[in-house]
Amino acid sequence: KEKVEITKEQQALMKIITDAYNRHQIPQDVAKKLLQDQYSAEENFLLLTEMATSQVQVLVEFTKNIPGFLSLDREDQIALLKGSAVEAMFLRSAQVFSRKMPSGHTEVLEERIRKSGISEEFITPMFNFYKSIGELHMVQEEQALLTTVTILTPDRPYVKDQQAVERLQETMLDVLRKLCVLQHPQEPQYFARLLGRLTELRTLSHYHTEMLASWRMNDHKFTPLLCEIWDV
Ligand SMILES: O=C(NC1CCCCC1)[C@H](C1CCCCC1)n1c(-c2ccc(-c3ccccc3)s2)nc2ccccc21
Repeated sequence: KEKVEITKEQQALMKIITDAYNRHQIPQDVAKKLLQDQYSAEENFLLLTEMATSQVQVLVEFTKNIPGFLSLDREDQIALLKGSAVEAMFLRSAQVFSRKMPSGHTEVLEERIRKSGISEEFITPMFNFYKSIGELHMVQEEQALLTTVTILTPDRPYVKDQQAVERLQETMLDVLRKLCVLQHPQEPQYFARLLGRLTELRTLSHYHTEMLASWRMNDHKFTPLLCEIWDV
C-alpha cells in the first residue's frame, strides 16, 4: 500500500487555490433570496442572469490565482474561461444547493427552483447532478480543485496549446487525487467518483441553451457578457 503524501509545494498550491476560491464568491447569497420569496418566472430569469453575470466576473478573478494560468497563451485563457463558465456555474449551483441548511430549507429551495420557470425536462437531470455532488460531501479544498480542474480542460473549443493546459491540469489532478485518498481513506474509488461527476456536469451544461430558451416567459433578455458565454 503506497504511502500517499502531499508535498510542501502541493500544500502551497492547494492553499493558494482554496483561498482564492473562497475569496471569489458572488457577493449576494442567491439561496437566501430564493428562500425569502416566491418569484415569477420573469423575476427568476432576471435573478439568474444577474447571478450568472457576477459569477463569470468572479470566475475571471479566480482564474488569475491559478498558478500558471496567466502564463498560458492569452487567447487560450479566454477559450478556457468561455468553455468552462457554464460548467463552473452549475458546479457552484450544486455546491450552493448541497450546503448544510436548517431543516426544511433545502426542500423549500428545491421547490422554488422547480417552480422558477425552468422547463420540466431539465429539472430531473439537474437535481440528479446536485444530489450526486451533495453525496460526495466535498471539503472546500476538493471543491476549489474540482473547479480548477474543470477550468483547465484541454479539449475546449479553440484552445491552441492543449499540451500546456494538460500539464497544468495534470498538476491539479495529482493534488486532488492525493487529497481524496487522505480525506476519504475508506473510499479508494472516491477520486474516480469525483471525476465521474465532471462527465455528468458536461452533459448537463450541454442543455444550457435550451434551458434558457424554454424558460417559461417571452422575450429573454441577456447581458452582453452572457451573450458571449451562453451562446445566445
Ligand atoms: O442563481 C442561480 N444559480 C447561481 C449561478 C451562479 C453561481 C451561484 C448560483 C440559480 C437560480 C435558480 C432559480 C431561479 C433563479 C436562479 N440556481 C440554479 C440554476 C438553475 C439553472 C441554471 C442555469 C444556468 C445556466 C443556464 C441555464 C440554467 S442555474 N441552481 C441553483 C441551486 C441553488 C441555488 C441557486 C441555483
